[in-house]
Parts: sequence; C-alpha cells; structure tokens
Amino acid sequence: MAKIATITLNTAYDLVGRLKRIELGEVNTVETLGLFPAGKGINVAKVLHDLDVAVAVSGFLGEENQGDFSQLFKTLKLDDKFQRVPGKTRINVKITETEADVTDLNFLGYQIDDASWAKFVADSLNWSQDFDVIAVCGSLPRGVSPEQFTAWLNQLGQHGVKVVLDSSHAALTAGLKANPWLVKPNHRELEAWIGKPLHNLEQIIAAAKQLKAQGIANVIISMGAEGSVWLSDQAVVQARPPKCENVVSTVGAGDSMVAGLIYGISQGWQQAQTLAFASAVSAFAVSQSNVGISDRTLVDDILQQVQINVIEG
Ligand SMILES: Nc1ncnc2c1ncn2[C@@H]1O[C@H](COP(=O)(O)OP(=O)(O)OP(=O)(O)O)[C@@H](O)[C@H]1O
Ligand SMILES: O=P(O)(O)OC[C@@]1(O)O[C@H](CO)[C@@H](O)[C@@H]1O
Repeated sequence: MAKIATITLNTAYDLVGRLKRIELGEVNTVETLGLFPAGKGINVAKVLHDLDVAVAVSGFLGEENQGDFSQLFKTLKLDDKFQRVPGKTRINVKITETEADVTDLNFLGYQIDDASWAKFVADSLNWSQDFDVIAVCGSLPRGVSPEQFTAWLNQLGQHGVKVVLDSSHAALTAGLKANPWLVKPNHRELEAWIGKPLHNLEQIIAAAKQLKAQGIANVIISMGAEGSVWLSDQAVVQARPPKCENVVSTVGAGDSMVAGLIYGISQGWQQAQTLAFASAVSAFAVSQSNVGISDRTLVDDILQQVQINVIEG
C-alpha cells in the first residue's frame, strides 16, 4: 500500500455557517454553526481516513490553540508530524448564502521565522523519503517566501516521491515552478496562471496543455459543478458529476477531489476510474458542511451517475 502524507503550511480553524443573504454593513444572524480544525491538507487527510487509508499529516500549528487539532489527529489516528510554532492558528470564516456561493474570509495566522522554516525543511526532507505520495496543500503562512517554497518543493521531489500540489495565488505560482507530479488548479486559478479568461472547455484544455508541457505529469483542472478534466501522458479525460441540487457548502470540494485522486492512484486504478471516483467524492462533499465521507453508499450512488468522456488517448 502506498504511504501517503499531506502537508498544510497554513492550517486554519473553519468557522462555517449559513444564512439567506449577507447584508453588508448590517448585523447578520447566522443560522448554523460549525467550527472544524481544517486547512487544505488536513481536509485531504480526513477524507483519506474515511476511505480507510493511513495518512501522516504535517505542516505548522499555532501552539496557543492547537487543542482541537491534536484531538482530531488522535481520534482519526493520523500520524502527527506537525511542527508547533508560537502564536495562534488562524480562523477562517465561511458563510454559505442560500442562493449563492460561499463567501470566505481567510485570516492571517502565525508568523514563521527563519529558524522554524529551516527546521521544517530539514525534518520534512528527512521523513519524506519514507513516503510514496505527498500532497502539499494551501497557502503560505506569513514569513515563508514564494522563493523558499519553490526551493523546498524542488528538494521534496528529488527522491522520487510523487508531489501533489493544490494551492492558489502566490503559492501556486511558486509551486508550479518546481514541476510537481500532479497539480489541481481550478478554472479560475488556471486563468490567473495563463493571464487571460478561458471561456470554454477547448480553451481550458489548451491552457492546461501549456501547463503540462512545462514538465508536470498530471494536470487536473476542476470546474465546480461543471466537473473536471485530467491531462496525463496517456489521455485527456473529462468527468461530469451529477449536479448536486442541495448544495450545503462547497468548502473542501477541491480537497475531497484531491483525496479521491490520491486514493485511486494509490489503488493502481486507471485514469478514468480514478477521475470518476474523485468526482463522486467531491460532488458528495458539497452536500454537507463538514469535510469527510459520512456515507460511503451515497458516494457509490453518485459514482454511478458520473459521466466520463475520453477526449484524447
Ligand atoms: N455544485 C456541485 N455539484 C456537483 N459537484 C460539484 C459541485 N461543485 C463542485 N463539485 C465537484 O467538486 C470538484 C471541485 O470543485 P471546485 O472546482 O469548486 O474546486 P475548488 O475551487 O478547488 O474548491 P474549494 O472551494 O475546495 O477550493 C468539481 O470538479 C466537482 O467534481
Ligand atoms: O488559505 P488557503 O490555505 O488557500 O485555504 C484555506 C482554506 O480555505 O482551504 C480549505 C478549503 O479548501 C479550508 O479548510 C481552509 O479554510
């Protein structure tokens, strides 16, 4: 069985709620409440755990409010390789409006000093050699520069480990320079990378091909309810999940997709089967407020409805 780790450099508590409509400048009463230890890599690990896969988790945690994280790792038996640093892990606020998308308020968290970063780099390069797949997910904390991130990712990929990158903005741009083994930008992130709007699937595939050509073996572009497309050395495959009619929260949909991809790859599945499964896991994710697979039979039901289209290969 493949050994898998996820790394979240900028962990977060997610404060998740729902209301009809946000009135800017007014007092808004939020109808539901959830507070979850999260951050992209931790979300990926939670989903993999629910699929019965053993996972190690790493990155940074603020020592002042680490309690719920440490508890989660114990409960889920995740191998805790997090480095504790002075200060607090940030809290990110996610509000779903009944007839709109999620509004994210992502706060700034702890500051990483040079000594902490140097320790993390040395430790992670050491333990990473025991792993087959390492997913590096989310934004950079304050104190870690894009250049430092690229240099570390380059080293991480040198021992044959498959590096999966799921990030955005500066961390994505910097991470892409290290040519990870697999990346999963969404449609908007791909537009930002190429520097122009992409209006249809043809344009998205053309841009993704350009990204792949720089030396990335697997490029998966997620497109929200429209599904996703995966370019590998073998094929270009598109997946369309059934549209979720009752979207509760799209927070973590991308993370669930990454977990589903890693799961299929670690099982040795073919590209189409892996993408179909990842699509089902992510489509299921939008029907709930927390991240994870609470009902595997529902995922299997969705899987039956995923449409797969081999575009090339
Ligand atoms: N409304 C929906 N109905 C069905 N499936 C969905 C819906 N929204 C998202 N998905 C599934 O989730 C996948 C990832 O969604 P998306 O492209 O929004 O990722 P993302 O932007 O990385 O997400 P995140 O909000 O977690 O950062 C999609 O490719 C699709 O399979
Ligand atoms: O600021 P980042 O690291 O890019 O994203 C952080 C975050 O929005 O990503 C997850 C959902 O994908 C949430 O759990 C978390 O709050």
